[in-house]
Amino acid sequence: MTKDEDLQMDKTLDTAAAEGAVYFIFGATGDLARRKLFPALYSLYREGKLGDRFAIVGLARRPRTDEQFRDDVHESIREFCRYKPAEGGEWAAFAERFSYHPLDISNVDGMRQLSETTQELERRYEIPGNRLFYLALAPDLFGTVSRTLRDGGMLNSPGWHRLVIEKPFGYDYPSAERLNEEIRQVFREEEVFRIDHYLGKEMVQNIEMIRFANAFFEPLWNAGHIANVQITLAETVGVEERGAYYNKSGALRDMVQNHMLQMLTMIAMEPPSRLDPEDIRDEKVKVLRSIRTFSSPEEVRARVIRGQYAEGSSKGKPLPGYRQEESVPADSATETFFAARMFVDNFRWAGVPFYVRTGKRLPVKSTEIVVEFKNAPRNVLFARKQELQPNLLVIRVNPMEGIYIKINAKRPGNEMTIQPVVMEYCQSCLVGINTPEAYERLIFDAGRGDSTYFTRWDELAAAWQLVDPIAAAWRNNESELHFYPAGTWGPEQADALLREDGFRWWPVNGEEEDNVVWVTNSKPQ
Ligand SMILES: NC(=O)C1=CN([C@@H]2O[C@H](COP(=O)(O)OP(=O)(O)OC[C@H]3O[C@@H](n4cnc5c(N)ncnc54)[C@H](OP(=O)(O)O)[C@@H]3O)[C@@H](O)[C@H]2O)C=CC1
Ligand SMILES: O=C1O[C@H](COP(=O)(O)O)[C@@H](O)[C@H](O)[C@H]1O
Repeated sequence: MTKDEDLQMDKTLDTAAAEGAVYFIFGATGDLARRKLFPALYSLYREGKLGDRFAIVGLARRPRTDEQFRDDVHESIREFCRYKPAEGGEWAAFAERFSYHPLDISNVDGMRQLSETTQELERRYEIPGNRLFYLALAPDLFGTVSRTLRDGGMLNSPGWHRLVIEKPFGYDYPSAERLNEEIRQVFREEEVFRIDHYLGKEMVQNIEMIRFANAFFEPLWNAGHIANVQITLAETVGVEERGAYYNKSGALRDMVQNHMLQMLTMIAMEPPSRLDPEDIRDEKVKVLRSIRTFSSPEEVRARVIRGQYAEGSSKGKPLPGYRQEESVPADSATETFFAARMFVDNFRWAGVPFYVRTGKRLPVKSTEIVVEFKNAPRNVLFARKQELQPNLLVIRVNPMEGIYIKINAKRPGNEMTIQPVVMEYCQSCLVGINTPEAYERLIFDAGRGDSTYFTRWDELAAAWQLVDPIAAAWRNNESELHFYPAGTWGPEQADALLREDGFRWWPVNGEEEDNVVWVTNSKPQ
């Protein structure tokens, strides 16, 4: 970045804070607001990223006074925020910016009243009419709320208007398209910020830096040198009380259609010619459209494994199976595990398998991306019958953040024997785990109008078109549901998927083999 661009970037940050906006949280009494949004807003405030000219209005149907609402916000921050609530006057200064407006989102008159109170807030805090509407609501309300915002005069202020929407965006391509049509009757595409919180994660954003700022990766970033890519998003939690939502969604819609495919596109996209949001998203959508489709039930059977956790245990503690969870029907066929072999059929990636897997009730909580390089020619070492391990680049996304590379060195001594060595940059060990949460980055970006890490409609459409045939094959029972004991790495068939190609899943969470020497700024956990 040139000095001018650097200054420009600082200016953009300053402008976002100085410009000011009213943030409307629809669904302010809900789980997402409590666990993620209020804490994110408080962290932004503590870091000066909201500036002085802001107000936050919570909206939902149930009655609350401003005072009760501020108490709820305080409680949420105390429990979930990386900053603890300040004491006394400092807290009061933040809390007074919060107000609560009871409202059923279909009520246009209620929206007109909101419009009046908003103008008062804008006068009081000198906010120039910028309004950000965060919909922490069930998606079937998105269309209605867009219309009542318009009809209730909420979009008549002089500044910008932005709509931030949560996933899931639709259930399949046709429903997503309908939803998009409804929203687009009111908002322009550039005003719509569709959240995929994985795009707000530090290490997912870091993929661009790792790829495009390192001379020794970019020349090798292609089918000539990369043997395969593995993306694992493992969770230890089960479905718990979210069965009503999850049982309709399953891992395919909950994780693959969005987070997994977004990570894949960041790994596979071409370098954009400029770091403009649209240039980056153009490259991502090209990847999504290049992913080989699952064009028949046979293809789904051959390349996709679905699983569901059965009874099992973790650390000696017994765990129920998915069908035994209270919020789930006893005969559910919903998948809690997904693994697939995908291909990006373009010039760069011809023939390189991308293995993706995600599941609930796996042994560890860990999201990692492993890039496995092709082996060097074996010549001398082969003659000595030594096993040459492939070089790996591992991007640790969550919960530990960092990267490591695995290389082959010579074991100290007289013999020419190989010593695999891992060299790790453990970012979490360096900066602590107190880094900005995905929601902080994303709310901040939406506030300054930077849509780079939000999903554009054409990306979303391409992602649905890719996963819909998988869902259809499953619906028609054209592929088997494999059961795996809770607390294990999913069905054996997911391992076989790689074995068929001569590969294996690399261990995640720093659980490398014993003979590997780790060089790190801290021991992996
Ligand atoms: N919770 C999470 O971790 C995540 C959630 N999401 C998504 O975020 C959205 C919200 O999820 P979550 O917070 O868990 O859901 P909740 O069910 O906890 O909250 C829903 C909110 O919507 C309000 N609401 C419902 N109907 C109306 C209405 N007609 N008018 C006004 N307000 C209404 C409810 O308040 P009241 O009943 O008082 O009206 C409540 O505040 C969903 O789209 C979900 O898929 C996405 C990722 C993670
Ligand atoms: O979107 C979702 O993500 C979470 C996992 O997110 P993470 O940041 O904790 O890795 C997942 O548990 C949930 O089912 C899904 O809706």
